[in-house]
Amino acid sequence: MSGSVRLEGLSVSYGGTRRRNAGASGAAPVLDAIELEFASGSFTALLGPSGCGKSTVLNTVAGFVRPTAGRVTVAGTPVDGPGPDRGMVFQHYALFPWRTARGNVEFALKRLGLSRPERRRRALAALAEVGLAEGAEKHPAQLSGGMRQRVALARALAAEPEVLLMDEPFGALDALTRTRMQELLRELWQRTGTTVLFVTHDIDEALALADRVVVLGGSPGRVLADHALPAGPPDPDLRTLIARQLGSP
Ligand SMILES: Nc1ncnc2c1ncn2[C@@H]1O[C@H](COP(=O)(O)OP(=O)(O)OP(=O)(O)O)[C@@H](O)[C@H]1O
Repeated sequence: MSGSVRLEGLSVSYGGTRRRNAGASGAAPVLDAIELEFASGSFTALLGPSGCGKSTVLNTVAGFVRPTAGRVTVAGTPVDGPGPDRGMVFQHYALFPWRTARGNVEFALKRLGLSRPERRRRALAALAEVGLAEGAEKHPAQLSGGMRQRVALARALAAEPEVLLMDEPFGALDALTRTRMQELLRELWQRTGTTVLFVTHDIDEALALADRVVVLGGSPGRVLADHALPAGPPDPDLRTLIARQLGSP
């Protein structure tokens, strides 16, 4: 149960969902009564056409967006804002350019109330875990795209979250770096047992990484299909089926 995530009748309409104007009405729903459960330690890819609400699902679990109706629970507790039990990695790293790699990771640990030496120790350990021990004192501008994304991953993992939310994290990387990052992520996931929700546009990436693929679609977004992936190499028939589901309205 520790990192289980449940979406219970989750509906989101922007305009009616933002904290400051909650209660506003009239906005078109983006998500409509989504029911999903992600087991603790599972790795789920969310696939779907652009605009169907994949990022909105992640942002709601992260606590950045509030549901219009329904709720999200993590380990049985309703989400009521961002928290250290959930780490997020975006496509565009979102690193502070004036901080070093270590400084970026340490900054993310501040809200945990850890001492300075402990933040430093954890930041260096997380950077070592993603293979970036050598780059710890470099600034983002001195790092390649793949290295920056390693920093972002270290930053998300350093707080030892129960849930890792990843929004097209490797979309901006070249093919070789992307494959390396996928391997690293699988390795970290197997080692840590974190629950992963991974948004991607790429069916092959979803099939290579996840143990489950949820296809979202429509407007408002809803669940079109939910596939448990068998262990072993990706199944070409399943790939064809998912491609068809992605093309459907
Ligand atoms: N902060 C926001 N305010 C208003 N509308 C938003 C906001 N964020 C997203 N939307 C709208 O909600 C819908 C779903 O967006 P979302 O980013 O969740 O989809 P997505 O499936 O992740 O898309 P993509 O694959 O293109 O990233 C879109 O119509 C988008 O314009």
